[in-house]
Amino acid sequence: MPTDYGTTPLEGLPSRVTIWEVGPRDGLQNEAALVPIEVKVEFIERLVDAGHTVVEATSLVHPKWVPQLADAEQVLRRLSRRDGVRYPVLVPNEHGLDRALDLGVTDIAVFASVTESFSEANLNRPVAEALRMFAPVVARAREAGLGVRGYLSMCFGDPWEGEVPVERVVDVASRLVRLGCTELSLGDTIGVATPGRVAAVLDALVDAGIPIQRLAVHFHDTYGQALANTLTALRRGVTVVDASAGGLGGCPYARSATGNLATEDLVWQLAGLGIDTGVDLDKLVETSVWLAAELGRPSPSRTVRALTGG
Ligand SMILES: CC(C)C(=O)C(=O)O
Repeated sequence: MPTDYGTTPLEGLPSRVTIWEVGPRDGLQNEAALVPIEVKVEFIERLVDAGHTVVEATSLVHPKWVPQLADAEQVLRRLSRRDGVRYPVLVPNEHGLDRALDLGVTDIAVFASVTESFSEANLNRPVAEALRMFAPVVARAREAGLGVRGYLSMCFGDPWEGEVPVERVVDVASRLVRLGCTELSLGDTIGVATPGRVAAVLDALVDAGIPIQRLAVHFHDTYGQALANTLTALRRGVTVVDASAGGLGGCPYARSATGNLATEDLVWQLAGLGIDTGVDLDKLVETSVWLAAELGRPSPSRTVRALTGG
């Protein structure tokens, strides 16, 4: 069966998209069985071999909260980091930043919530307090020359609060920009977004003075909307898209949540549109098939299944 169906561009889309690969962090953090360090390191290195230039490697949160990533330091020490590739790491507080700096990390991400309920559930503190905690982290990281991404969870809906007002997203996003974040990633943590809402949130952020070039999108595919939402964001000028190899991931707070947008599904769509990502789909699929074997279950990515007959 052929795998090349040609490319047909659509007007109004960027010519290049950066994929912010979150599989090793967001994808693996939900795995119940501990994944060995060498598998994590090989996963990251295979992703880079496939052409990724941004691979979110791990998270320096306390192991009590994310036991799967308790080996963050060993993973970072064992990685052979390559020139031209960024390996961002989630950092919750100043202690995490100290560890990141010791480990030679060049890009970090802080993670705020737009809603009070998720802020309490994920960070054990209200939104304002979380932002106060991040202020010195962002300031010191910037002084040290690091790139600082600010994640905003629950931008499009919250499992306790339901609909999330666009103004809340604008408020938290503006505060993260004022703290000094160089980029924001808008998280649809439970995968409930639909394209109209995506457009409305992006338009409101741009109207509030946040340049579209500083916005990335982070969709989960719970209701099968992740690619439609991504296309909407691209039409609005977004050029950084988060995705997880093999569609790994999930959210403990979403009923029957599936994983993040699968990187292979994203690459398939972008390749068909003639948009350059630098990622080799065959190598990526091989990586996801290899990882699925390590995890003992098939990849949920439609593209992986279609290309491997799985
Ligand atoms: C907690 C953040 C980083 C996230 O992964 C999400 O909102 O999906």
